[in-house]
Amino acid sequence: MTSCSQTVAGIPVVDFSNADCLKPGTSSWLSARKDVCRVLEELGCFMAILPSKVPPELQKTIFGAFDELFNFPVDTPEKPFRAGYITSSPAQKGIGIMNGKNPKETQEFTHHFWPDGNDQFRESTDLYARVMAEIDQAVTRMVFENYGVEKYHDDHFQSTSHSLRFLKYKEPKKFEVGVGLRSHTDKNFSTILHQNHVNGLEINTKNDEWVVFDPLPSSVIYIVGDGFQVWSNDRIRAPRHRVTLRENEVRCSFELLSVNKGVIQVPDELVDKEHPLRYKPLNHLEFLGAYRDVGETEYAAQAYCAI
Ligand SMILES: O=C(O)CCC(=O)C(=O)O
Ligand SMILES: [Fe+2]
Repeated sequence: MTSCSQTVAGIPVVDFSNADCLKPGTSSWLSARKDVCRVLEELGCFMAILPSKVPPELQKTIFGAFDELFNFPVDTPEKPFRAGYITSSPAQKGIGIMNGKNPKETQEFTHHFWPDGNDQFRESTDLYARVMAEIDQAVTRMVFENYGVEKYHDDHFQSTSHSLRFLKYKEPKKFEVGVGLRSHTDKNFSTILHQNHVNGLEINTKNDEWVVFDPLPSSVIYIVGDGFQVWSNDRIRAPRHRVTLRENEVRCSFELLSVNKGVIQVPDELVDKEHPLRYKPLNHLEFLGAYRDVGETEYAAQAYCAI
């Protein structure tokens, strides 16, 4: 069988070690689905363990390239940088690949920074993007199934685009606690994040407590964004989270962000007496555009499209 319902410091854990967990219809899938849906309704995030998909060598290659990656000038007149570039806080630098699942784009990205090539980085990035997108596909499918609307899932996933973002935080001054990123909810549909050995990501729980994401080996965290909350008509909520820098080391993370290229609409099946319709249809890209410069906001979708 599968998964467990363990928690690590208040963050629920779902174990996808068994490859069958990602095969719809198997008993492992059904059992993981139960856990995923329960923890998403409870907290809006969970730690996913993926030993065969996120081996330690992969993590080493990616984070090993961060220093070089962030030391190169990103954008020079001779070499303008075309890919996404978003930094949401003075303590953080971020570089992105718009369509992280497209090997051509990771190739161009790699070439921009390493004109002589860096196959290890490029291959690792491709692999991570594939693995994280696979998790995103499985998790969203599990949720759609759970609410009896799996018939919408193929269309949903086809209109989802995935971007990759590499983030590096400044080391805090000795003996000081630094703000890496202020409290916010993610505006995208979902975020899957992997970090180096330096903790700092904190999630706000229902009791208004901040719990630290302290990852088990080979794990990522899945975080529901405003887009997913809107789609679910508030059955699932985007958790507030922030980054606090307490360790005198450089924190690095990277994330796969999913965005709906079309209009997010609450399925009729998710509207009933107990759950009256809460949101107008949401053009996701327009919404993201409206909040581009206000990265650290909470529950932006409520302000933007609540009924
Ligand atoms: O670096 C992290 O752990 C969190 C990043 C984050 O919350 C974001 O980019 O929205
Ligand atoms: Fe975030």
